Amino acid sequence: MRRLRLTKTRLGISITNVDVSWLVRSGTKHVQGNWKYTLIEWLNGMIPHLSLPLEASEEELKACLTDGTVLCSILNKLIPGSVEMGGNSEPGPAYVKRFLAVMDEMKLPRFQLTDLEQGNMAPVLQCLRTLRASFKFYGEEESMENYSRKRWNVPRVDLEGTDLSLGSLVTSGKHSAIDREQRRWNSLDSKFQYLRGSVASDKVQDMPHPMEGSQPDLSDITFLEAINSSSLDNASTKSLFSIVSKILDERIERKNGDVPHPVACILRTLVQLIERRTSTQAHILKNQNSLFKSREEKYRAKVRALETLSVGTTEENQVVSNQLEQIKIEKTKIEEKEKLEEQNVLRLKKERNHSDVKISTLKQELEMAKRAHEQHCLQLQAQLEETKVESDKKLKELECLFIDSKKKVKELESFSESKSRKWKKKECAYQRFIDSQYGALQELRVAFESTKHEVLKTKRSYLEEFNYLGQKLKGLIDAAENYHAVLAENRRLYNEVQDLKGNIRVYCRIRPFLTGQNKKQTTIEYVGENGELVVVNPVKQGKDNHRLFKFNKVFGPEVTQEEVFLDTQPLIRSVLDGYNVCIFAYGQTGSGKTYTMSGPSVSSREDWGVNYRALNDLFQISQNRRNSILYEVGVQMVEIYNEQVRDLLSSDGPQKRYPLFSFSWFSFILKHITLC
Ligand SMILES: Nc1ncnc2c1ncn2[C@@H]1O[C@H](COP(=O)(O)OP(=O)(O)OP(=O)(O)O)[C@@H](O)[C@H]1O
Repeated sequence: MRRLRLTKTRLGISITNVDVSWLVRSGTKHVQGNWKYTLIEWLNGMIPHLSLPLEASEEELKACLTDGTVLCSILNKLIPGSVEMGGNSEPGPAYVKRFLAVMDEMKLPRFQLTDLEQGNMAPVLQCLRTLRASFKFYGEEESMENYSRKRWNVPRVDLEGTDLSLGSLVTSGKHSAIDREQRRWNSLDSKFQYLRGSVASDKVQDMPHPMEGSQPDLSDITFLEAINSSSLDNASTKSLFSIVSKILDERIERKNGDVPHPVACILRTLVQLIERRTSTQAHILKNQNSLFKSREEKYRAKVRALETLSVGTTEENQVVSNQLEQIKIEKTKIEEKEKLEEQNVLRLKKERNHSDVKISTLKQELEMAKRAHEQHCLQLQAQLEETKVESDKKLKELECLFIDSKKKVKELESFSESKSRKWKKKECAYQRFIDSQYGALQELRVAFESTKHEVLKTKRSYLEEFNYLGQKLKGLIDAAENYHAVLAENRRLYNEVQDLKGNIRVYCRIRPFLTGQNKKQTTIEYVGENGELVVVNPVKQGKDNHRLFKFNKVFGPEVTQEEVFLDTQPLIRSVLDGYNVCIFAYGQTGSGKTYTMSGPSVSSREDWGVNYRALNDLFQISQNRRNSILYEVGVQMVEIYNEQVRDLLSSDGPQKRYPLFSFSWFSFILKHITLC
């Protein structure tokens, strides 16, 4: 593996083989502490539009380097034309592979493609630091192109007598072939510089340097220390010569011809080293000389070809100038367009501000809507929870109902099975019953037929009887018409009989002795069949001892209530034919008036007096005649006592009284009774 060393000595800067990691470890504190910062700064310097932040992370570096564009651009910056970019090829792993190929070509440490793809940035950054260190020799701030251009104008030491400057070609820069050729030359020159610095380290050390030779870099004091170290390997050949000459001068000044053994050993070592270097350098120079000569021939041939190509550039320059004018015109147009675009940009900025305001308001509205939506969601969630709880309850209830219904279904199934068995039994019984009924029905049909014949026969007989009865009814209707006439005649005759009997009838009822009364003290001496009554008054003498009374009829003490009523019944019935009838009882206190008219007890039908029996008889007759005559019955019961008439049915009771003389018929009765 090729390693580079950049050693800064008092003699100047030279390139030797050294481990780069050593360079990092032994560098200045600034480089050691900020190597990443320095590397990013270098990358930004190499590619201005990169603008990587100094604190960029490895991820950002990976993102920056992963498509290989930056890597190839850096290489092209350091060694123009070393990597092809653009054309049909697109950025990506192909670019990285090209970069790695150039690194391999320059024999610089490289990384693997997978390191960059997997983000293992340590080897990638190490490679870039090596690349940077390799070209740091020419100055960090200068691009390789600029450096190359300067170098072309200065005759190089290692290409003595060969002026490879293409400054005139580079400055013209109007021909694409010339540009390509220049880039190729620059690339070759960069590669040459690289080879010069890396391959021929010993050779370069021996090359004359502007600052070399002024002062020996090793003193007498450090000399012996350097003998035992490897410092001599790094010392220049001229320094070694200086040391040798100094040792010899000292020996001469001391006039001591003897050379100590150690000094002799040193001298021998120094001389052997110098001889080895010289022979090696001579061999390398010889090879390089032949290589450079061959390359010089190639370059000269190319220069000649380019010179022939540059002859025809005058006419082409004219064309190019015309094109340049057109380009200027187009440039002015483009500038005008840029102004318009700037105006458009301002307008768009205003619109953007306006839209920003709108967006902010919309954001606020969106936030409010979001809050409302969240509240609504919370409410819905709460409702959902409630509904869920209710549904769980209902589900449990339904489960209970389902279990109950299952039980009921089982019970119903068993019940239905038992019922079906019963129904089957009943069906069999009914079937038997139906069969028996069918037999009975057949018998009934036969009986029906016979009955039908009998009914028809009876119907015919009924018709005959009906006709017969119709004839009879017609006769009865005729008789009924005669009946009303007969009835009217009967009434007339009946009332005439009553009149003949007398409109005013006076009956006498003898009260039996009450319990405790002496029956021997009776005053009744004789009761005749035609109403005669003889009363004895023992107090009076003579003619007044016996007194005869004449009544329509005299009822004895043994006469029942019904017998008394039967004599009054015809008079009472004549009321229904429109006659006025009055029945009243007259007598002293305790003679039996109430007993006769009302009876001792209403509960016993036999004890009913004239009043109850008369009313009962009238209602029965009116009921019998309800189809032909409608009767209205009114009842009035009065009591005359001490010449005062009292209404016995009035709710006011004894308080309601009627004036006695308003009843003319009553005064007549009283007179008549008085006469009797
Ligand atoms: N025919 C009779 N048979 C049996 N007992 C009778 C008969 N007539 C009346 N009495 C009895 O005689 C008593 C007096 O009769 P009742 O009260 O009817 O007399 P009265 O004329 O209404 O008396 P007053 O004028 O004071 O009301 C009663 O105890 C009654 O039962």
